[in-house]
Amino acid sequence: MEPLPPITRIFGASFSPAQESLGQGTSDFADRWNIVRNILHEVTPLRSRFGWSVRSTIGIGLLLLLSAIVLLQTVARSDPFRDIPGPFLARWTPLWLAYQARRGRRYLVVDQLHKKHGRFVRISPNHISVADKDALSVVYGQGNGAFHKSQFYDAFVCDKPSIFSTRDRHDHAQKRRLVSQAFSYNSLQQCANFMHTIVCTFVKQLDSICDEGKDVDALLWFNYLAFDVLSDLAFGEAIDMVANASDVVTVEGSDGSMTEQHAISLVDEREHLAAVVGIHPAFKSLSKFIPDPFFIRGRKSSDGLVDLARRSVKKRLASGTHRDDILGKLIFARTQESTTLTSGQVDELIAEAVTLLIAGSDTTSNSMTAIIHLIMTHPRVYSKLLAALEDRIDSETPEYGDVKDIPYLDATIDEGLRYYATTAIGLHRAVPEGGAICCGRYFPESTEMSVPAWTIQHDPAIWGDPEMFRPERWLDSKDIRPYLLTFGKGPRACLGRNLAYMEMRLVLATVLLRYNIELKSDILETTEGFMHKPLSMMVKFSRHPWT
Ligand code: HEM
Repeated sequence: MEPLPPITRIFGASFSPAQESLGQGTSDFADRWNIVRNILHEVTPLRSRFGWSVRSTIGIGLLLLLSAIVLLQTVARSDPFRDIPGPFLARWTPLWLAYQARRGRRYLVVDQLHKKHGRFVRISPNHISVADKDALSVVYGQGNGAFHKSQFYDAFVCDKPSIFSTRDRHDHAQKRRLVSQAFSYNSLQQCANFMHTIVCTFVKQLDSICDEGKDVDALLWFNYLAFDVLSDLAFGEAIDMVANASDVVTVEGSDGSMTEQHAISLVDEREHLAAVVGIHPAFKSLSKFIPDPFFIRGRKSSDGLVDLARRSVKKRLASGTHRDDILGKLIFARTQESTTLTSGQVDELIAEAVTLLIAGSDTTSNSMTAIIHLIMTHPRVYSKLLAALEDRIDSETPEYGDVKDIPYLDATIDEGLRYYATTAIGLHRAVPEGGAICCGRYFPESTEMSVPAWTIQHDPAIWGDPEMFRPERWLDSKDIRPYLLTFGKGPRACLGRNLAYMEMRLVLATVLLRYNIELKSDILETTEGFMHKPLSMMVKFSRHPWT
């Protein structure tokens, strides 16, 4: 074998004429192979001798460590929130908060952090949680300098932003003007009649369950009911879950294919996914590469919900009928300028329909389930409420007019919403241009901030005895109402609040008057997606002897 040329020559050759000759297409394979061989030949003995490489490795390692320390110190010194306490990881990465959200325990962990550290807690590098009632008017206030929804809400966007997910103030004001007509007094009166019809079907179904003497998951039945009410209001057709005793719905894919899906899990999984990936803008795209079933299911559910809404929207458009519900109002507003809708406008309608399904269905059923659980585990409240209902209602299936003005019923609902906290996490907002002062401290523009709803609703400084389930507090004082955060606050507060109260009053009064409810467990297991939700509530319903 020919002696190998010294390595310097090989390098020399590769950067000078020899490189040119290689670059010019000297395709001689043997030449190239020689070069590689020479490199290997020279480098291997150097590596094995270690002399220089150990010293350099240690040197480079120390240099890198030193640079990292200096970099971290510089970053830390310029960090505007360096003095705000919080978990170590949360200071450096949004993954900590995403992990807590993924576990469904974010509201509890944040509450414990506030108990330990006080008013301000850093829960992500750019997110400060403020547990102080005085922060509410700043973070969720109106007018000039109002905070806007943060990028967290981009995770809730389905193709097009909806009234709930849009972050643009102007776009939101326009959408809100339009959608709020569907929640006007007149619209809700129409809805009350329809709600009564669904509740009558609901009662028929529960009567049969009583006759069979079976235990049932009451959460599931409240879910069916809330979906039926909502789908009628939003789409103009009930999905008929109560009548079918099932949440299976037929959905249409973007390719026109029809599949059957469980609507309740679509909402649950989609909402939980958004609450996790919303924590950082990169998470939504990155989650596509994570083979965790949570993300895979969440994405599928998201598509499933869009498909469900698409089917209803297309059906309505094809029918050409006008009905005075939310969808009707949204279609009417768009057909003012042209009779045919563009595909972009149809996508907008679908996005609104998905939002309404998510915002209005399981929020109400989760709340009703938790309130019933609280009532049944507090015999004093139960007896007092039953007496108040019997005093005012003499029908087996009351109408809305019978239940709309029973102070102890309303007080029990409010106390249930406070104690259980359907909205338990702090709703994300972003500090506007120019920064803002909150509770005596300056926060620069774009800082994400939130006021943790659970913590405020369990703050002894506001409620005195927050761990007591005591509806009377709502009759004794009006000053506490601003601290009930269940429906949000300010310009982005819940649009369906009156509808939700209507449904809760009617359903709770009907169920409590008609049935004896035997809870199968005194403990209500819950989890958290975007909202706080019970996992199930097994009960035995039996007819009251006097009905
Ligand atoms: C007990 C039941 C309900 C609870 C606890 C609840 C809670 C909330 C909360 C906390 C927000 C504000 C979210 C945020 O700022 O991020 C909200 C917004 C909204 N809710 Fe509800 N909601 C309930 C029922 C309903 C119902 C029945 C509807 C009717 C379809 C509805 C429609 C909406 C809409 C459209 C928004 C967006 C408002 C906007 O951004 O302008 N909600 N809800």
